[in-house]
Amino acid sequence: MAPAVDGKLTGLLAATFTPFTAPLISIYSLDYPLCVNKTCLVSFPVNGTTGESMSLSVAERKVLAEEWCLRLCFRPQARHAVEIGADGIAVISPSFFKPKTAEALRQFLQEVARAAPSLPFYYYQIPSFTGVNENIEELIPSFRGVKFSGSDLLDFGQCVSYSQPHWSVLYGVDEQLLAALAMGANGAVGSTYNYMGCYVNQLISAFETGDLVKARTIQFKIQEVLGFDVGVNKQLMTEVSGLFLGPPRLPVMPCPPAHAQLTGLSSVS
Ligand SMILES: CC(=O)N[C@H](C=O)[C@@H](O)[C@H](O)[C@H](O)CO
Ligand SMILES: CC(=O)C(=O)O
Repeated sequence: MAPAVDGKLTGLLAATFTPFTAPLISIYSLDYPLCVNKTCLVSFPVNGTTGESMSLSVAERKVLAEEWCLRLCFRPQARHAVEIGADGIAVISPSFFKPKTAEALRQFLQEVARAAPSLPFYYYQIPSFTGVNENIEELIPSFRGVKFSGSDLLDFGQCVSYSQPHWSVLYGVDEQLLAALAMGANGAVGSTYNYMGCYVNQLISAFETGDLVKARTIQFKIQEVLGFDVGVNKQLMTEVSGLFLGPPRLPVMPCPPAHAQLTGLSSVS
């Protein structure tokens, strides 16, 4: 995948964890971007699934976004994102009051986009969490792409097929990235890229040079160690990075030191 051109998102994006000193956010642990940056990644979605944003208050989400923007020294809740100089917003469907029609979802997304019309807008489709399966939204002037975290590759293929040249179609099931690359993904957003980014970049390079045997070998090894929830993932990141990220918030359960997964992980790194 080529580097970003005209702000288009490509390559790997590591969705950030949120460090907690229960019950508070530990902003001091946010030096982790500097560490993660060594894994050659340049974009860091904040306040996503991996970051347990649904377990944070609005005030906490704002502090987190501000701190990340400050610490990463890049111009990294919509109106607030404009104020703090974020690079874009990614919006998920409401999941309690689920939109019952595509039109209801469209109107919801349009309303959020209107609060930050100058920022690139991404639709974050994650049906396993939201239960909402509607497809990408093209009736928003600031629309710039989709982060697709479903496992349905037919649906994903349709997203790629109907996307415009200036949109980024990013894939979010790390276990089957290779298949999404074959479908035409421009890049990927995932939790595991925090600690496996360099390794997954090798998968992407192998795919791009046509070495599918190597690409599959890497993907299959990754499949052996993945398939876990945010708590396990956070523990893995803690162990691999040596950073203090604290426990997750309930109802995500804390995970005891994940030595089994780490053994598997060392075989892919
Ligand atoms: C549900 C969830 O958190 N999905 C992430 C991206 O959206 C993925 O990066 C997964 O964490 C990853 O594929 C491991 O299962
Ligand atoms: C993986 C991702 O995009 C998230 O944590 O929200």
